[in-house]
Amino acid sequence: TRVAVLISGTGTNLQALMEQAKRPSSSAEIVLVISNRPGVQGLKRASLAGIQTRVVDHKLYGSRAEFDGTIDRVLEEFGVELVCLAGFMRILTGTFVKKWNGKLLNIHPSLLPSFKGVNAQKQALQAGVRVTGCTVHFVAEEVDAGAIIAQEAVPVLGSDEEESLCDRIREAEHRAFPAALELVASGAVRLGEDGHITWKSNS
Ligand SMILES: Nc1nc2ccc(CNc3ccc(C(=O)NCCCC(=O)O)cc3)cc2c(=O)[nH]1
Repeated sequence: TRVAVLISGTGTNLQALMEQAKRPSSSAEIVLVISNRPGVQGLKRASLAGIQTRVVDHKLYGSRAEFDGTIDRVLEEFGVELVCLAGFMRILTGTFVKKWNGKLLNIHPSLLPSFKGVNAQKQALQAGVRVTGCTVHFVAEEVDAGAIIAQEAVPVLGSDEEESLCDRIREAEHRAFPAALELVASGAVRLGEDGHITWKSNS
């Protein structure tokens, strides 16, 4: 399955996805990395891995629709079948999400539906939870509300500050995202017509 990864920055999740996709057993082939910001480290990581990169700078577009339309055109140009959002920080329009429904995966640093939105790790610390984690979900128009594909729990330690918790959650992300991508790329899991996750039954 031809996969594109959308990034906005360092792309640590991109690194984990690229390493997983390189394995012979992988159903996913990462064919493209798109960043909405120029010069970010994730672009260097992709180039080092021999993966094509494009920059679609949102500041150069008059509207979200035009920005998303350009992203869509590049994805089509590369024959992309699945898209992973790895630290991609632009909200996508409903038109784009509808067209790519069931083909868009995102990773969020909490156990959704808890702690939606930005700084989810800080929200968990402030709420005093003893267990948090990360969630890989299909992207729906409503932010952080799509059908859940995979989750991994992460303990919150008494000594945790935002940075130590972020680091521990990031370790879990680097396991959960590649695992979820393999499930979808292999066809084991897909988004059903009813908007819920459907697991392929071999029985
Ligand atoms: N429609 C849809 N699109 C998304 C785009 C990115 C992400 C990644 N997680 C994100 C979740 C939240 C944000 C956010 O609120 N950023 C500040 C506003 C930036 C802007 O003005 O664009 C960004 C990415 C998730 C979604 C999603 O669940 N649904």
